[in-house]
Amino acid sequence: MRILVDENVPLAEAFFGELGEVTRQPGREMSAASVRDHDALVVRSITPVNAALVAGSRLKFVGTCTIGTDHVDLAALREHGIGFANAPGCNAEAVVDYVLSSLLLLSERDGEDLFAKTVGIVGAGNVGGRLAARLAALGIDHLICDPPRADAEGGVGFVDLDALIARADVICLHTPLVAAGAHATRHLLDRRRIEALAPGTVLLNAGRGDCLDGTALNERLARDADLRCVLDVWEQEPGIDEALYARVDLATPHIAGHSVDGKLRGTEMIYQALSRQLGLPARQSLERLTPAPWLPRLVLDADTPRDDALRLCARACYDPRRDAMGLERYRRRLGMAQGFDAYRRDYPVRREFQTLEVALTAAAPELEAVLRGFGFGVATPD
Ligand SMILES: NC(=O)C1=CN([C@@H]2O[C@H](COP(=O)(O)OP(=O)(O)OC[C@H]3O[C@@H](n4cnc5c(N)ncnc54)[C@H](O)[C@@H]3O)[C@@H](O)[C@H]2O)C=CC1
Ligand SMILES: O=C(O)C(=O)[C@H](O)COP(=O)(O)O
Repeated sequence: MRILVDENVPLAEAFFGELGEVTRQPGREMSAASVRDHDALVVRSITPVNAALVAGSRLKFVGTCTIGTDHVDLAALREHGIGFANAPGCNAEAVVDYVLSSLLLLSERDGEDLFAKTVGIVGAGNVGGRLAARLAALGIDHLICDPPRADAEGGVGFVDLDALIARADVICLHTPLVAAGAHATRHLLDRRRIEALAPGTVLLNAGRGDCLDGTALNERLARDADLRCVLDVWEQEPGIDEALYARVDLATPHIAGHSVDGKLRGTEMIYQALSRQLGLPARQSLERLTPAPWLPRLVLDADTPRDDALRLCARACYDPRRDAMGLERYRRRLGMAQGFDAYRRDYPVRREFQTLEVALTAAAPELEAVLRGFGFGVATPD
């Protein structure tokens, strides 16, 4: 069988090579012509998979190595009898690392105590749910807005979006892009809600760019630079609004989930789904193929103050300023649209917090709990 795979899917040859002949192509260049003679297609979020792409092909399977599915027309796949799989949760840990690392940076820059903030989570699925769990472990107050879950689970423990906006110091958007229906999310943060944000609010979007009205946000920031904004996702990627880009505090090119670990989990999950569809055993596994982290262990004095300990470990493992600087470097060289994609293609090695084991020099239960809550492994002396 012939399998067409996006150029940014790591280890595709090792996994899918088991099942057939693998051909690579940049996701934005995939077309009806390039797809036609393949039996399976493996994409990332940048390839619109619709009737125009798949009609007339011999495709029997489409997999996306992503959590999000808004780029896939599921009805068109069903109509053409094409199996489908995404990779729920594959890179959720990486997104939470991104969020916590970014919030730590802003709190240091602005001389604030992250532990005294109330964090509002909008969309508490794989990503938002894990973020809530880490905040709970850290003892940081948080509010959850997730109307579909509130409907299904009876509403206790959930707040509505306007109440969350009124009460939270930090708002983290982790919603999927849903175009229509009772819980549509396109411009969920619309002009009215953006205007309602209290001065000083930290607004972070690592869900989908279209969940937030970028024009309204840009206008508010142009008028009063009184919000702190961390944007990983944007309207009209990769040709994003450069005025908004210049006004936000941390601007990254849709890489919140781009850990090696998250991408590899995505590859493995789609390989398993295709194997299942073919009725074949999944012989390859990440256990054998995951590379060792460059920084597996770090020794930390047990008397290190809490915030210094977190900053040292977070920076050693993953500092989102590297990605903001990377995007800016590529933008200057290639322009925004090309630079945005090129940085993602050339994305540096990044490992998740959970791959780092912090060895404390002596027993320090409070510090240990905080490090674990943040997501690191911890080893204490016997
Ligand atoms: N920036 C990045 O690199 C990444 C972005 N994503 C994006 O983040 C999204 C969320 O990822 P997961 O948590 O894994 O998805 P998920 O499907 O596990 O969770 C989404 C949650 O949002 C909730 N939701 C739906 N409509 C809502 C609304 N109107 N208001 C509030 N909550 C609503 C759902 O009930 C669900 O609990 C993905 O769909 C994807 O678009 C995911 C991974 C990486
Ligand atoms: O999983 C998702 O959903 C995401 O947004 C991905 O992490 C983004 O990765 P790409 O597919 O855009 O490389």
